[in-house]
Amino acid sequence: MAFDNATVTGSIVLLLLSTLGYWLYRRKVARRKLPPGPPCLPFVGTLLSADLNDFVGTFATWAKRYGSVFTSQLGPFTAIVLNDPAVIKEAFSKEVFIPRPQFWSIDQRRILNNNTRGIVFADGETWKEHRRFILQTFRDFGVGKSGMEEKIVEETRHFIRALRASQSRPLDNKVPLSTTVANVIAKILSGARYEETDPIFLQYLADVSETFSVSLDKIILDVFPWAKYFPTLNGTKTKLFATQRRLKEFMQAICEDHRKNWVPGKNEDLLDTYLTAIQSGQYKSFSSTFGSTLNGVPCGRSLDPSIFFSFQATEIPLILEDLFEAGYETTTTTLRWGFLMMCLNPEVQAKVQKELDDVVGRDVIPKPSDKYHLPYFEATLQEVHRFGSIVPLGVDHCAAEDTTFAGYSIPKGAWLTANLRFIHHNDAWWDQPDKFDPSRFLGPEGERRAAEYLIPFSVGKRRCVGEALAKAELYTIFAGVLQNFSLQLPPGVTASSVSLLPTTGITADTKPHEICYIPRGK
Ligand code: HEM
Repeated sequence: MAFDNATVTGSIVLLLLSTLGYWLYRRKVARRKLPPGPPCLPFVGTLLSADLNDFVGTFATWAKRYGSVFTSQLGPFTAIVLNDPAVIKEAFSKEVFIPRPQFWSIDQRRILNNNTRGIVFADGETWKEHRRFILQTFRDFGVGKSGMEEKIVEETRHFIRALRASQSRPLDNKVPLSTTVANVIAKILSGARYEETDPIFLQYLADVSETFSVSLDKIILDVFPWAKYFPTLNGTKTKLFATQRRLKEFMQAICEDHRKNWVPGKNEDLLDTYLTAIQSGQYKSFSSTFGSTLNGVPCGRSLDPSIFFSFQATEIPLILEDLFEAGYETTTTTLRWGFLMMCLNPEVQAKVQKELDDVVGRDVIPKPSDKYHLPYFEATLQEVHRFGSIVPLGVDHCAAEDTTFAGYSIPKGAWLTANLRFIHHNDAWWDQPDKFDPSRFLGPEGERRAAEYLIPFSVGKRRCVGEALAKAELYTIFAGVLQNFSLQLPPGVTASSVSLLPTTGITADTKPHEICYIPRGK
């Protein structure tokens, strides 16, 4: 039987149309059960209605329109955005929402790093065991206790010296503050300390900042990975790979150096504790990576390999990289907001300084474990967290399987985004949210009040691993600077000319600015 061309073409068109119709119908039925959201177009989803340079602003607008949970379709990815602290607490306490989404740039990083995923983007047993190990090690080291705090005081003194050297002239604190915070985390992770002028260290810090930045090209590559074949994206890809490679080399060099020079029994930093765990022989997979001896000491292979199987030495460099990145950029950015807000709110600055003077004096830099009674100072730090909201959309989680939540169907693989900045700046939970006012965290007698809706470190099973360390750093560095200096905008710069719009990225920094650090008289 012969068919003419018109019949064949007509049949193909009909087949394609009915397939498309069926796909659209299935999609509509599926979307009916999803949380509401802006109109969703085939292929691009809701991307065309979003400001791709400002997802934080777009998600805030949509949260106002669609309520506590909405859906945003980012090309093939379904993002469920959570806009209420109670909803986030409920979602992030669920086992089914523990995993992280995997997308193109994260995949490239995994491939570059011997198929490992670090800690921030790890899942399953690997994530659980490393997270437990890191938290335990931080606790053993006394993070948030006095031993660790001494290291922070030492770095704060370096920072104060750098500020004094500016001789009250306008200074952008980005580099000296970054090196201060990075040196605290470096000490804890590997015992190292870097000079503020070390070019390799400065390049490393610049690379970390680069990984936290978001650009249209990066969004396109993550949402439509096939776009990597577009020559126009070659520049972005090359830069991304070069940055990732330098970060890897930096961490691998530290790990290798540590391994070579490690002496059994030394447990002074996180790498030491990992090496001790490997050398103990409890973990078969450790010894297979390092060979049967580690620095001349035989590694046992006798114990059950199914226990802690994921502690492969090859995981460690990327875990270090994650801790370094998550730990340094966030804390630096929070402090930058804090110092800028002191310039813009001199009455708050004066009150903090008076409290510090009255309770601590100026000769000792306070540490959290000193347990001074500093309610206004502590409320100011909380207000800095709220105002800065420096991880504006948290770190995405994703659904391990099809499930239901808040009365909606959530498909396997859907991302869950915590709209933290929206919550911290919403009048449903805060009186005059755009005003910087530490007293909102104080009761009528000036006593500290529970901050139920303040969740800068997120909540639940993946809550920030470095919260105790970050809080200790913020406390000591902020106090040390305000004890020693009055912070002012440079001459000629008015408060009204300072932009309070955050930068766009995974972390939300202040716009570039300078501050005069004027030594306080005795
Ligand atoms: C002011 C400082 C900081 C802020 C605001 C902050 C905030 C956050 C947030 C919002 C998350 C996402 C939690 C989630 O997935 O629900 C997170 C995760 C994480 N943070 Fe922090 N962080 C800070 C400092 C630190 C420090 C100092 C470290 C390292 C020592 C650190 C290490 C991590 C790690 C490893 C994760 C991933 C945890 C996991 O996936 O299980 N952070 N942080």
